[in-house]
Amino acid sequence: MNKIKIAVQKSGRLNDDSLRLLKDCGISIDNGKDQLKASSTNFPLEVFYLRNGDIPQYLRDGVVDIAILGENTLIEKGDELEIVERLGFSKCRLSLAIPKNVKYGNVQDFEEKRIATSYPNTVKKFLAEKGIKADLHIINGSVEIAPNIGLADGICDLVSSGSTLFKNNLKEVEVILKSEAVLTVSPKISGENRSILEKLQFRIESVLKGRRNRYVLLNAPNDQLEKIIEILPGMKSPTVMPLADKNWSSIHSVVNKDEFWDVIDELKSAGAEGILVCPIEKMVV
Ligand SMILES: Nc1ncnc2c1ncn2[C@@H]1O[C@H](COP(=O)(O)OP(=O)(O)OP(=O)(O)O)[C@@H](O)[C@H]1O
Ligand SMILES: O=P(O)(O)OC[C@H]1O[C@H](OP(=O)(O)OP(=O)(O)O)[C@H](O)[C@@H]1O
Ligand SMILES: [Mg+2]
Repeated sequence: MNKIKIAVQKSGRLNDDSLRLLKDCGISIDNGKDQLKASSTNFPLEVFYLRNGDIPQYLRDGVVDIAILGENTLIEKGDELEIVERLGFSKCRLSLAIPKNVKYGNVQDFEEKRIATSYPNTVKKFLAEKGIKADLHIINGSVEIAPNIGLADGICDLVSSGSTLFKNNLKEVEVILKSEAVLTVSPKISGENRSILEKLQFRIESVLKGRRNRYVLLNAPNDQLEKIIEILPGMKSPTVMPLADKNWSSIHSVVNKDEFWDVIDELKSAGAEGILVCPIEKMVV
């Protein structure tokens, strides 16, 4: 049987969440430790464990059909490759930073300066758009140390909590791009594998929608029902069921997790009681 080939980071920050996503999609992978290639036992898919930096070229060559990759790597090394899903994990930004004690006016301050980075193409493009000429030093890791050892005046690297910058006495001065894990596709994917990809995307979207929402159950006095239904629109409209006490009803609905606490406050002021909140495994709409 034909199988779609997916590239996943071999080890590092994307590995766990990528494999968890496949698992949540109901895809079991027969994973011998240290194997670089593994097959799913219940979905037409083969997993290739690769270094992130190599994946764009494998996609271009059609060695793999799809990949889970940080958007930052794609922009740096495979700008032309198509993104089919944004996956919502490994969120970070690519930023310029300088020593804390150096005054900063604006981006023109980087003119003629030395910048250490592992993202030369992205930085070059950014600087060219601003009309700035700088001297790039390409290093593959521990970029934040460069200003402290006199190798550069500033750096351009990934930031999420900001603690690596802080520990190295640096401050973030410009955000070049925001990134998250994405599902990307090879231009050489066959028609047959496109259909497998569509099936996979359907599963991924159901999982991601589930992750973004919570199932809410609550009790409310009947004279407050209308008000509460307005607060809780639900997927179509909320489910309302009578309780043994004829003056009360139980209401079930779905709430976006980012709006959740605001909604709960509104529900409480509208008279809701016994509010239960449950995770949603999958959501098909
Ligand atoms: N601090 C961070 N917070 C959130 N996401 C991050 C962070 N650092 C990196 N990432 C994301 O995870 C991806 C993988 O980073 P990681 O450091 O594991 O691998 P890498 O060194 O870029 O690649 P390789 O697999 O070639 O060694 C990055 O491309 C980025 O999208
Ligand atoms: O803002 P923070 O939360 O501190 O995260 C930023 C750091 O995380 C990444 O490095 P990583 O830990 O992946 O190490 P690496 O250099 O070995 O890739 C990135 O290159 C930064 O150094
Ligand atoms: Mg890293």
